[in-house]
Amino acid sequence: MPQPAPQLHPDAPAPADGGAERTSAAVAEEQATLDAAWSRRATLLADLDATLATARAEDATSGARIARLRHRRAELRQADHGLVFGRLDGDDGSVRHLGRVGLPGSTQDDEPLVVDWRAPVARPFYTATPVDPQGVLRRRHVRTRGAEVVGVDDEPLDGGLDDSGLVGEGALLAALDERRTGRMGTAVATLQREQDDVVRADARTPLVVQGGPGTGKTVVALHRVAYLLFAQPQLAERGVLVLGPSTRFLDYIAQVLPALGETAVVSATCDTLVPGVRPPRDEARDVAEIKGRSGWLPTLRSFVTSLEPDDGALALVLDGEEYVLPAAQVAAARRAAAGAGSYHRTRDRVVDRVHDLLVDAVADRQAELLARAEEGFEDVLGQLDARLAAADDRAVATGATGSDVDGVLSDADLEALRERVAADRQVAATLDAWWPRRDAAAELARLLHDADLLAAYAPGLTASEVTRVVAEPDGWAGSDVPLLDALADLLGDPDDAAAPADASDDGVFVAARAAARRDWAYGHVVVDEAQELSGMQWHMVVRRCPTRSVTAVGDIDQASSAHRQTDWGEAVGDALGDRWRRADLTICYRTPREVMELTAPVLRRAGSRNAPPRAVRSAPVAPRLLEVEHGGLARAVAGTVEELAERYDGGTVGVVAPVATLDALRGALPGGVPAMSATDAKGLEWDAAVVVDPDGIAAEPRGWNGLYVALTRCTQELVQVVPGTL
Ligand SMILES: Nc1ncnc2c1ncn2[C@@H]1O[C@H](COP(=O)(O)OP(=O)(O)OP(=O)(O)O)[C@@H](O)[C@H]1O
Repeated sequence: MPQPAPQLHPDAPAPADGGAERTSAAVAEEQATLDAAWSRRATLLADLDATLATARAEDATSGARIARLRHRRAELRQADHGLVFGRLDGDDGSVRHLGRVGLPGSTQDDEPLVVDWRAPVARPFYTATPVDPQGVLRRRHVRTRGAEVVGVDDEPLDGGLDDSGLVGEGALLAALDERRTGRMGTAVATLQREQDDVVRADARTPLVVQGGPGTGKTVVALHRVAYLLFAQPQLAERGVLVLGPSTRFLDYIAQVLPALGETAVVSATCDTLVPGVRPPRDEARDVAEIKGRSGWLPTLRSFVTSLEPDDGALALVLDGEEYVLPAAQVAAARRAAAGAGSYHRTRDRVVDRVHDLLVDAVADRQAELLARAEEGFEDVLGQLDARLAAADDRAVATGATGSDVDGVLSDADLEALRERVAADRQVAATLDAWWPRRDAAAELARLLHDADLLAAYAPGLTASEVTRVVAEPDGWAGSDVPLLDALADLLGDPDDAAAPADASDDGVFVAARAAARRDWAYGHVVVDEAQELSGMQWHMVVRRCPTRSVTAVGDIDQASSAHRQTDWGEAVGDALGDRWRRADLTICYRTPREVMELTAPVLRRAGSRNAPPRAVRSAPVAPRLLEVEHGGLARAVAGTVEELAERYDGGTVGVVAPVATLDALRGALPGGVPAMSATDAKGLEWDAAVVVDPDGIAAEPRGWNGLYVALTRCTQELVQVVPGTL
């Protein structure tokens, strides 16, 4: 038996046992707390404004302090919805109020007026159950509208059975029944236990969260970002990257993190992750699959190695004299630079060493001339004098003339000579020709359009795969971006003077600075719809977070991209090895039970061994199948959409259809109602969804997975429109 979760709402009919009085007393009590919280927030904001008006960033410490104050101000400003949303009454007599941000008491000795939802003491709000009450006698959800308390839901936790598996069931179901706005909202007040476990999981090990449609993966991923930034404030210095499947999806979730007060976050898709590159063209699915394979990493590595010069002696000219550095010396210089990392960093180290070798060669030659002079070749001494006089004032200026020159270079002479060698244009030109700087885009284009190069460096590709790759037109497609990223990483920055990605400045602008750099190392990376990533995209993710602090959420059964991975081990193994943990979300909060029941056979046809998640809600209207005449599809869909838009006035309706029908449908639909492919619908939801031509969707590549996505987008009502059956 689930514990009763009384809906103590002021508008509800009064229970006969005086419950109404208790309700209004509880509402009044919470209103007093909410009033105090609003007033405290106003005071804190005024104090922060005053402090920030006079604060100056004189050094890194004061800059970091200002960044913290600004962050706190942003967090407080955003907190007007849900300033207080919960209360825990402990068995020790304690009472704690929870809110979106923490509000301290008026003096240091006071208990906090409101505890931040991310603080450890707030955790029982999400995890305590009647079976495991964790010292909590009662959990109360406080429903607010702005500064007004509109209701409370109480859950006694003092013993008893619990079989619903839900925390704060009344508040949760009320939240889930709300009309959808087209933008995702926060769920701080109603996070469920299995979700909270993920939100607060240790971030040192990569975490892969598998969950069916509507299990709150996106909710969890975003709340995890907010939690980690709270629990590890230093993360804000490096920022957090949130990767989503499409810009439409990023738009859908855009409000959540700012509403949670978080600003140090960059959101992107895999296609937009390399600054300055926006893939302008679509590509064939089979080519995308080929180019997504992890096997490109060794290919690119050996290709980059092939760009280095051949072994051999190196001839350089300085001041008109040729010096030949022996092959053994050059090889030793290259061996010494072997651990430098990228192509350009190795090049720069070798070039430095070659400069040293040239200085040695010049010095040796002078010593040799001297030796010969001492044997009586005065004319040679004259030549030596002439060379010294010709050198500029940074050169070997010993001040010696004629017979008093001793020919041995002092340390200062050597240093000056070294500077001159490093600045010498002819030497630089020879070294540039010997070991050129390379542009990643040009090199990748060259490799991908040359069958011989591919045959040499990509042994994993068959001849016909090579032909497919080479036949692609110019310009980047989505699957080229991770190749470009990998190649740019192997080559390194061609400008050795480029500043390393630095996080020391004012944290407020960290997001802008991070987004502008390909080589930025984030503090944490969250990947949503992670099942879509190819092997090469996974490598691109890991490159963004060398500490491997990664949270990936996805549903392997919703995968529609070209890659062939069907389980998480296969998907992440190449990039993460076996150093990752898996968590599962098992309850569907979005899609009604009656709709989820339709998905089991679809999931089987998709080849999945998983069961659909358990739905917690039932549909207000049973799912419908509408059979329409061939040729009348667009009209029928438009009519259905109009009917649904009226029924869900103030909410949202969306259409999912086979790609081939989209243009015709878009022309027929009322403005503002989106029509999209199953791939584009991923992650989105509407109150009512119209799924057009389900068989047509199933016939698309990975179409059963696509149909699974399409069927699970609605929160209330599903209509399937089936053409050509009449
Ligand atoms: N604890 C919660 N409290 C309130 N609403 C929730 C909760 N968990 C999930 N939801 C709601 O359920 C819906 C589905 O959540 P979400 O989009 O995060 O699921 P998902 O697993 O990412 O789905 P999909 O696989 O389809 O992308 C959203 O409307 C979300 O706000």
